[in-house]
Amino acid sequence: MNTMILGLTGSIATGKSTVSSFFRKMNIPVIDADVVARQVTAPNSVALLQIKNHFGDDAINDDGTMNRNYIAKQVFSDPAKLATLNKITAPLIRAGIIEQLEKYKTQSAKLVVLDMPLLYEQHYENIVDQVMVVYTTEELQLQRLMKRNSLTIKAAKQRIAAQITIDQKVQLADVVIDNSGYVAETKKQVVKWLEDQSFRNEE
Ligand SMILES: CC(C)(COP(=O)(O)OP(=O)(O)OC[C@H]1O[C@@H](n2cnc3c(N)ncnc32)[C@H](O)[C@@H]1O)[C@@H](O)C(=O)NCCC(=O)NCCS
Ligand SMILES: Nc1ncnc2c1ncn2[C@@H]1O[C@H](COP(=O)(O)OP(=O)(O)OP(=O)(O)O)[C@@H](O)[C@H]1O
Repeated sequence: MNTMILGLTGSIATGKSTVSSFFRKMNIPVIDADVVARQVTAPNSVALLQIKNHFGDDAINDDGTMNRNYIAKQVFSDPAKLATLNKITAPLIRAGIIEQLEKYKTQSAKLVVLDMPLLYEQHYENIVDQVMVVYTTEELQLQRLMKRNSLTIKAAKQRIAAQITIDQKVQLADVVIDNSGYVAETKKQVVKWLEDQSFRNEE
């Protein structure tokens, strides 16, 4: 049987992790691109060495891990620096994701979810069968991002600006999940989608 790959995206802090947790609880495998990105930039990795070469010694903490706050401040305030970081990380993230997808295909998994914030920005449309966009109003997105990451309004707006807007992603989506209300309402929409695909809720 062919494996269906569902691309799960949104813009930062619109609720991808909230939705991917529903899939996990239903025993549906989820590949988390943020986790792959962390593996790619692990201590002593080739990518982290390249990041250090471009961003300087401050890019690495004393324990050898990437200084995420430092890099975040650099790249989200300067599109040229963000492009440099993406040039280093994006091909490695892609290879890691494709490797995991192939594994699930070999196992004939019915459905695999790819939780990928940059699905449209990095052109994964052709890798997935359908794209689900998790939507909130831009106002809620800003509030939730500031609260979750303890960011100032300026820093939060900069991070949001580093991605295609949520309204544009909604236009491109195959299915839109509205996460502006209660989490339970969001879950109902995901369960409905699963039922429409004739995948069973095994919770
Ligand atoms: C910039 C970094 C150091 C910030 O680390 P931090 O711990 O503060 O954030 P975290 O990794 O948890 O990401 C939070 C969110 O930021 C957004 N984001 C991360 N990287 C990017 C990027 N290159 N472009 C646009 N948005 C991004 C995503 O929505 C992501 O879910 C880190 O995100 C990173 O190494 N990014 C490059 C790898 C990448 O592209 N990751 C995105 C998933 S493929
Ligand atoms: N329906 C909701 N009501 C209230 N808060 C919510 C709701 N959905 C998500 N949140 C909160 O909003 C924040 C962002 O949600 P989440 O982490 O799921 O977003 P994300 O799209 O995965 O973010 P990122 O792009 O950074 O990976 C979290 O703190 C989460 O707990």
